[in-house]
Amino acid sequence: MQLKRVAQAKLPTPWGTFIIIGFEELTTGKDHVAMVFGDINEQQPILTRIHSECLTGDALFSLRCDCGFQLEAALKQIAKAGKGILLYHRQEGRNIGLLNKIRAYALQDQGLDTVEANEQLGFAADERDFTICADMLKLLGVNKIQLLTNNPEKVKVLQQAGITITERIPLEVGENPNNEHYLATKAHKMGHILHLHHK
Ligand SMILES: Nc1nc2c(ncn2[C@@H]2O[C@H](COP(=O)(O)OP(=O)(O)OP(=O)(O)O)[C@@H](O)[C@H]2O)c(=O)[nH]1
Ligand SMILES: [Zn+2]
Repeated sequence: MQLKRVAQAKLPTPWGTFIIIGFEELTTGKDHVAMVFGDINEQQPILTRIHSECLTGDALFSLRCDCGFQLEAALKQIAKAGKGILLYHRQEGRNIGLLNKIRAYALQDQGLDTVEANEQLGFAADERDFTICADMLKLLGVNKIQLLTNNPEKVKVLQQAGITITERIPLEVGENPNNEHYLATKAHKMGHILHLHHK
């Protein structure tokens, strides 16, 4: 176990009142949160979204990616289902950090794709560690989920970490002319399952 559970409180949103639960990584002190809706301690699989931190998309309205749209759609879908979990996984920029993501964006402005930009900066295409997400689920007492994602890697790593995934549910929202190349690269180079309209 890489985390401890630290604090929780009510968190009203436009779509209903969630409970926000804060976790801390034992070795680094890095914090993560879960947004929990309804009764998750039932036997049925729980609708779950793993959302990777994206300051630009989540808070600053960036159209370079689909993150802000996915965040809102996932919270709405969970509230509508009456129960579910959104894990806000604080590994910004596929875990290269905000400043390196801005460096990667600058390289993409010069013509590199999102994978090539990471590599040029000395990183793997995706540096995230989803075992932290499995640990959050375990601390919430949840081991059977339906996962909202287009990324088969998330399904694989969570299953390896002991979480049962009964279903992968696509979350395809926010495609626009600014992110069409980014989404196409995710589909072609990173194995994401996407049905793109622009290309
Ligand atoms: N390094 C880097 N990170 C990016 C870039 N664009 C978005 N991100 C980060 O990518 C993460 C989101 O990952 P995505 O690949 O969009 O989606 P995913 O989480 O793997 O898959 P889904 O579950 O289908 O959304 C967030 O942490 C973003 O900050 C980029 O060009 N470079
Ligand atoms: Zn983003």
